[in-house]
Amino acid sequence: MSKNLSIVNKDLKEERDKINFNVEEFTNWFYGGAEKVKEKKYIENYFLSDKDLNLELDTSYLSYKDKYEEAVRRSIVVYKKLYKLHNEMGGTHEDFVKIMENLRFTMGAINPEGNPFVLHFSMFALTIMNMTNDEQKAEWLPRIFNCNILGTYAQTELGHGTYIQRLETTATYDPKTKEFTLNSPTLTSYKWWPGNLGHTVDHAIVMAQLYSQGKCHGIQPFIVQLRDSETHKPLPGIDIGDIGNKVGFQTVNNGFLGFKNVKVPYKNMLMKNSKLLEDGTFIKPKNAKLNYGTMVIIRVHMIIDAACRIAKATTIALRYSLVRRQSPINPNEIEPKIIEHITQQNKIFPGIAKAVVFKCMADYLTKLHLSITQEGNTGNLARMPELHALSCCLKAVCTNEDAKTVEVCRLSCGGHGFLRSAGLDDVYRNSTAAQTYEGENTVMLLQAARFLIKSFNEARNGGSLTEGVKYLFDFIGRNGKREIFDNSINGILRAIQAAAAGRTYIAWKHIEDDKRHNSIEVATNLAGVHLTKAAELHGYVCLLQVGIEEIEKIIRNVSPALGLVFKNILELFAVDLILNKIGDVIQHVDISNEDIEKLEKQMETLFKFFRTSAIGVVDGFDFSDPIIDSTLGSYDGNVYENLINAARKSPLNQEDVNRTFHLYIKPFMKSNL
Ligand SMILES: CCCCCCCCCC/C=C\CCCCCCCCCC(=O)SCCNC(=O)CCNC(=O)[C@H](O)C(C)(C)COP(=O)(O)OP(=O)(O)OC[C@H]1O[C@@H](n2cnc3c(N)ncnc32)[C@H](O)[C@@H]1OP(=O)(O)O
Ligand SMILES: Cc1cc2nc3c(=O)[nH]c(=O)nc-3n(C[C@H](O)[C@H](O)[C@H](O)COP(=O)(O)OP(=O)(O)OC[C@H]3O[C@@H](n4cnc5c(N)ncnc54)[C@H](O)[C@@H]3O)c2cc1C
Repeated sequence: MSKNLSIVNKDLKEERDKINFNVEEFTNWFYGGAEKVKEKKYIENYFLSDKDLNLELDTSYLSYKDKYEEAVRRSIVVYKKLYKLHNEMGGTHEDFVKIMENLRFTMGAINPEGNPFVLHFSMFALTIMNMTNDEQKAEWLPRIFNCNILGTYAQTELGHGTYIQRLETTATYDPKTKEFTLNSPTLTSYKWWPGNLGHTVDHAIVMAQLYSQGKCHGIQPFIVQLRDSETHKPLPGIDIGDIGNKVGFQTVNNGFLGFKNVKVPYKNMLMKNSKLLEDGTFIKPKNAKLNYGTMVIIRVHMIIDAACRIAKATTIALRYSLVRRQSPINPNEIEPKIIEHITQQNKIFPGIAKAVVFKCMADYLTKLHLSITQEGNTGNLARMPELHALSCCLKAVCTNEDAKTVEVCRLSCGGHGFLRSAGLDDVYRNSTAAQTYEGENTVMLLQAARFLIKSFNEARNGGSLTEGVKYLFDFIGRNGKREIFDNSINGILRAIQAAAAGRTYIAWKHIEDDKRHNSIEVATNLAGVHLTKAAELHGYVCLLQVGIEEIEKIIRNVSPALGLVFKNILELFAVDLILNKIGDVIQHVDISNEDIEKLEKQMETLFKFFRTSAIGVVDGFDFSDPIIDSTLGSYDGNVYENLINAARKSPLNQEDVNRTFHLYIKPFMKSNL
């Protein structure tokens, strides 16, 4: 960690002196090994030390346009260096991905309101890598990799983002000219939201309804040039621009795009999955949802993003809570560090546990994604629905938890948490954006619920179930009897499983009852609230189950002292979860008031134990000061100095008297109204 060289606040130092495990060992786990930590630190420093970035400039005070221009400038400084470093490292694709992965956090510090090239280096590149045939790869990948072209992923339209089957942009094929003609037939068919589209990129993957031989063949991806490669002017027939101010993502340059008779050559339809012969004959893919593959990859990636946002927010909240003193607990004693207030521990400690468990889940899901993709490459698509359901479910549960946790961290910093310089607002904006992009969270939960209901039917009919939903058998096997609660980690898991299965049953029954007088679709809609609750509970089952499995493995491989910290973290996650879901649990589990009181007591004991480890764990997340970028969360804990220094940098403080005094205030005051 690049630590601040200033003197560490004595309260914070005292906390660090009490840490009884090896923080570096934790960091090595969090980043996947000592070598990876070294790489991360090197890459971080390699970029952040560049004076050309001018990181002294606080971009939050700039205008919308200036912010965008500065973000583009900084990004180009970074990307030039990225290619230099890539060459130095050996120039393989793996090296590139390694730098990109580490750059993710660094980029957040460089462009706190978003990266105007992020779509090029993620969805655009990934779609070309995964949805093209060999000739297309050969044509496009080098140009993308060398940034000779810059692209985005243009799917969402003004009228449709969720129900992508009904996108309205058309691509009509003419076998005579061997061209597609792209059109936006209505206002609602305008592309709307794609990141980097407004003024940055010159190409896009455009999702459009393919028409050939007089028939519509559903949405297909096309690579379309939007702007002239020399002048950057929109090409004829292209109506393009920025969608304007947003809640966050101010420098991502989300755009709109309309087509009027735009010609696209035959070779630009991405042909790995669906195929169109030159004569216009359409050949269906093995599974129509293969064209949704890039969304699945990004949803998988979003779990680690959620973990890291929580890690960052809890680092800020905890460090601040260890140096802030207020309100004596015992009137005769000095004001304690605010962390001594148990409600403060309740706000922050479970968040730290979530960051760790989400990281376990991200590792698990990344491996699962890789293995299911490899199966897919050999033509075996059997596990695609399972991956889709799981990635939708966890994308929703983790980003919802992320946004909630970051907001609680902000509240835990009191008034100072509301300052921009506290660093929590950009984290929150990114968390809340993630609840919507890559599939709105309710919709994601409903997708997961479809899988649950199918699995429930399968279980009732004695069929086979995938590993993650086998707990539905236990529910059916109990034949209406409630699960008996036992107060162990596995007991808590069984209770959450019983609640998830019970809620799935309620949703299933709701649909079955309604089906008598409604279509299955209407019945399913009427059961929607139960379905989303079932999917959410299923997401928590997955998190706890994977958390238990992964942490048991970790404990076997780390020092006993760190093992105890992981055990503590897992229990914190589990007990916090069951207490938060107690209403659902009571419905399906035989749990007494005494059991609940025991759990509440257990939480207090867990807090007591975690109190000494917490600072070690957040230090172990290893966010350097430029990355944490927070007056409240810097390593040295010199919060009050940081706050006053940041305030002095306000543009209003650069002069004693602002001109509005002479222009408006003074005349007003002297006017006697
Ligand atoms: C230069 C070199 C680069 C090197 C690369 C480095 C890599 C770095 C990686 C960087 C990683 C991260 C960076 C992060 C960047 C983030 C920036 C992102 C910005 C945001 C982008 C976006 O938002 S893009 C737009 C996203 N849009 C959505 O998500 C739309 C949501 N809607 C849908 O997904 C679908 O419409 C739907 C799933 C909700 C419904 O689809 P549809 O109507 O077609 O389905 P049905 O309801 O008819 O049927 C459902 C059945 O279909 C099955 N299904 C659906 N999807 C899938 C799937 N994907 N796979 C498998 N099966 C699927 C579903 O299971 C149902 O099945 P049944 O129940 O059996 O019917
Ligand atoms: C910051 C940001 C970046 C983005 N970047 C991109 C990008 O790069 N490229 C791109 O193509 N798109 C992008 N998007 C678009 C994004 O993917 C969509 O906004 C998202 O998928 C939600 O779709 P929608 O806007 O149509 O919401 P809607 O579907 O209109 O949602 C509105 C409400 O209706 C509800 N609803 C809709 N359908 C159902 C249903 N079937 N069942 C129950 N409730 C339903 C939702 O739950 C929600 O409450 C971005 C969006 C944001 C906010």
